[in-house]
Amino acid sequence: MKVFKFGGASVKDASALQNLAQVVSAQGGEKELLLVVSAMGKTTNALEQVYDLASAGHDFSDALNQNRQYHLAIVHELFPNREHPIYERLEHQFAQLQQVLQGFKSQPVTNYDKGYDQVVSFGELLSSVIVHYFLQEQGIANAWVDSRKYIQTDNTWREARVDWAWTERVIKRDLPDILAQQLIVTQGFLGGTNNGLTTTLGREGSDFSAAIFAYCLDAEGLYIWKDVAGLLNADPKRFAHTVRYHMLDYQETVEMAYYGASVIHPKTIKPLANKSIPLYVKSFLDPTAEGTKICDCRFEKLSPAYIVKDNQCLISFSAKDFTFISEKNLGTIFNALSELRLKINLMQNSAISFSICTDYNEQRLQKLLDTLKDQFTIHYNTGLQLFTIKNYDNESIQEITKGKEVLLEQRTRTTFQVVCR
Ligand SMILES: Nc1ncnc2c1ncn2[C@@H]1O[C@H](COP(=O)(O)OP(=O)(O)O)[C@@H](O)[C@H]1O
Ligand SMILES: N[C@@H](CC(=O)OP(=O)(O)O)C(=O)O
Repeated sequence: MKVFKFGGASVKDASALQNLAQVVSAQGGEKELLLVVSAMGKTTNALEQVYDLASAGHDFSDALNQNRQYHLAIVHELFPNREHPIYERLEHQFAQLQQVLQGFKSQPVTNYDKGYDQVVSFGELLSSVIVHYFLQEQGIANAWVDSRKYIQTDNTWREARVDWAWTERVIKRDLPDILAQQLIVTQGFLGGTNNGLTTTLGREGSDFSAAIFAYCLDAEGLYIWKDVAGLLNADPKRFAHTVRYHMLDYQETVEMAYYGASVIHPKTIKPLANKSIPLYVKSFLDPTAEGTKICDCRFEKLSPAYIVKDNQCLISFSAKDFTFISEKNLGTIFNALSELRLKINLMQNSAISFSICTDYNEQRLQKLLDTLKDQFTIHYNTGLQLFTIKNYDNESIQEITKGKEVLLEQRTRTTFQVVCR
């Protein structure tokens, strides 16, 4: 069996969905295929805004209505028959979402991240229902499966951790029988706790969901359909000249994803590599084109890969009494970072100071400062960029650093990283 993952761009409007149906019937057939879909277009961002309003006690009705209109407009184009059950199902989901949001009025949000998961998850629920009915309309029989019942997680809201043993057992128990009859449509990004609450796996986590299903079903391949020709050596939205990798090994890919190549979620690779399941990154705009195959393979020389992370923050800590940065100090800093779920993108140690580069998050940074200000003198800069060049050469370094102020630089034999303003 195969797993296909369609992200936000591949379900962003009615013609994208028509294209999806064509890709499915041309490539996959009607059985032994599981589709993982993300929220439509930028719905997750939009729902984040709705949630921010509702959780702060502000009026969210316009923002919610805009989102409803966006989905309805797509449905109107795809289902001219206004009696179609999709209309009732959609209204039902928006009524449920409204109820969750309304609930924050009587019971104000005490756990922001928990509330976030209960709201933002509606993006994938809506899109998967629309895809399910639309494929049916196109004569492609399929079952809608609630991934929250299959991907069981702990309650680390917004970044839930998967209970692999439970998840694999239940997926193996239920899904192969369905797949033998018809294809499955399910949601990316979502999980569920053992007491029935919705969790999410981290932003852009649908690739990871697809890898979880592929792993648990021992899939012959995971196909991720994107708006690019495959995995390229840089984001084509930022770099004018890019090259496509025909084939890459898991390690190279996981490193690119880890450094911030947003085309693949970093957690996607491990489950696939553990079972040697190939990952194909393919263009939904040109489905018969080759794309990139990621598998057990090895290459001596790859062209430099450029990865850019915006909105970075460089923080430096030094002990107040001028003592050296010791393992004990580092332990204190790491504990605080871990508590606040601030991830280190780059770090550097010197005699009396320790510097880290993280994604900027105003609230979390403020909490970090509050936690550590008594023990350390802390300085920070925001609005920075982190550039990573894998398989660098002198030319590629010059290209990246030209005309920029370099705040911190680091290199290994294969990877060059620089924080710039
Ligand atoms: N190395 C890369 N190769 C290809 N695309 C990349 C790369 N780095 C970043 N991207 C960006 O990733 C985008 C596709 O990923 P994403 O927007 O997350 O898709 P979706 O949400 O539809 O799954 C591309 O449009 C491209 O701008
Ligand atoms: N919709 C979620 C999950 C996701 O993975 O989306 P996409 O496949 O469009 O990156 C998000 O935007 O974070």
